[in-house]
Amino acid sequence: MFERIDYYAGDPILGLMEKYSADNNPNKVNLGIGIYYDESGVLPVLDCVKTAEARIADPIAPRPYLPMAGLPGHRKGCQELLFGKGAQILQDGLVATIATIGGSGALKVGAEFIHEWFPQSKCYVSDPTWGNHIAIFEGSDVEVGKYPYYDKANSSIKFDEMIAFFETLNKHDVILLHPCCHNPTGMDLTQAQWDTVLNVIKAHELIPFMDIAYQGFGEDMDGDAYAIRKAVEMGLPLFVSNSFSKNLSLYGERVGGLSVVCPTADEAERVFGQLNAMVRRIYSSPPSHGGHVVDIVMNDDALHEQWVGEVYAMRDRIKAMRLKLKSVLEAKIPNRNFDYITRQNGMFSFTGLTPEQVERLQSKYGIYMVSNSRMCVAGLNTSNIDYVANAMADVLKD
Ligand SMILES: Cc1[nH+]cc(COP(=O)(O)O)c(/C=N/[C@@H](CC(=O)O)C(=O)O)c1O
Repeated sequence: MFERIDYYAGDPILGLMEKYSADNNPNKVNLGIGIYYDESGVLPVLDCVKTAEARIADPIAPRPYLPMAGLPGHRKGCQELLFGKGAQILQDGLVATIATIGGSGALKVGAEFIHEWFPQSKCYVSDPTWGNHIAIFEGSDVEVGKYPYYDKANSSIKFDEMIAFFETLNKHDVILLHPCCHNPTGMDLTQAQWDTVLNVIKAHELIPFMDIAYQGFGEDMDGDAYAIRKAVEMGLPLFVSNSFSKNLSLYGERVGGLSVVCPTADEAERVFGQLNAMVRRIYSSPPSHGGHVVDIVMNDDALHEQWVGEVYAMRDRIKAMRLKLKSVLEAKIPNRNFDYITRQNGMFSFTGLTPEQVERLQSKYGIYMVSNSRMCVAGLNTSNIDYVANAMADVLKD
């Protein structure tokens, strides 16, 4: 009966985790999945989360279903993080926000919404992008195309080509954008470039869908939301999916949000209702535990301030690793330019290694990067960075 079902080839990112775990190499280094590891190579529990967990645990309360849209405090936390505390659009009730099962859940509900209410719209993703962007939208029967983004030869952004491409799109076509910390390239637009992109989106009545999964890891909480807030300032309709997996280090708790900025409060009410209906028919309601942690951390001023400091400490450690890796590689291969490593933002660096070189890093050194040459810089620390740099220098000589 199920013999015609295709075998699953596995996920290029999550599948690496399994291979890494099974590798007995004592020197193995995980630079694959986008997870922040601290200087000791450990996935941290943030102090602000420990405090929030203590409040939840004492006393342990019953665990009823959450509302389909999640806890109001979780939703409020998403809105204030993305749009700024006291933002006029929040006071005017123009934003429909639901808590979701991570950023992935936000993208899924958003894709379903586009499929149902904008059936003619295609979704365009950057070339390259996070692979699951394509899978999620295609899985919701939204046709996906790619827009020019990364120039591998020059480790730069194909900005003019990207703009020219946007100008060929149809009204209400969706453009999936990374407001900061582009995955997998780490190459971000400048504020002036964002202004140009948003003006083209406005002129052609396109729908911007901004997926922000690393807020705080680029510049800072507000700077990383520049594109989001500029779109709001320009009066654009806007979808925003956000994830707390990385900046709250709550990967397995599956906490995120989907926000839709609407022209009127009535439209926001309509959208909010349909998002609820969509949640009900996909997964009914979001996770309780993570939702309570988000609610507490985002709405307690002292904890929120502590959280921001903890995120910036993670950000700064990653930046330090970028500087160190660049200097070590420059010393080993003086005739090669490694400026890209410190020009890139957030967790990832697109190293430009060939698939064969990536494979040799893995087989010979037990160093795991995604096959497209993406390196999660957060997997580096002072104990393994020389080993990684030596190994990269070795395979780059091939
Ligand atoms: C851009 C982006 N958006 C959404 C997500 C999903 O986040 P979540 O809240 O966990 O559902 C991830 C996860 N990226 C890392 C992990 C993964 O592939 O699932 C990664 O790129 O390694 C992203 O990199």
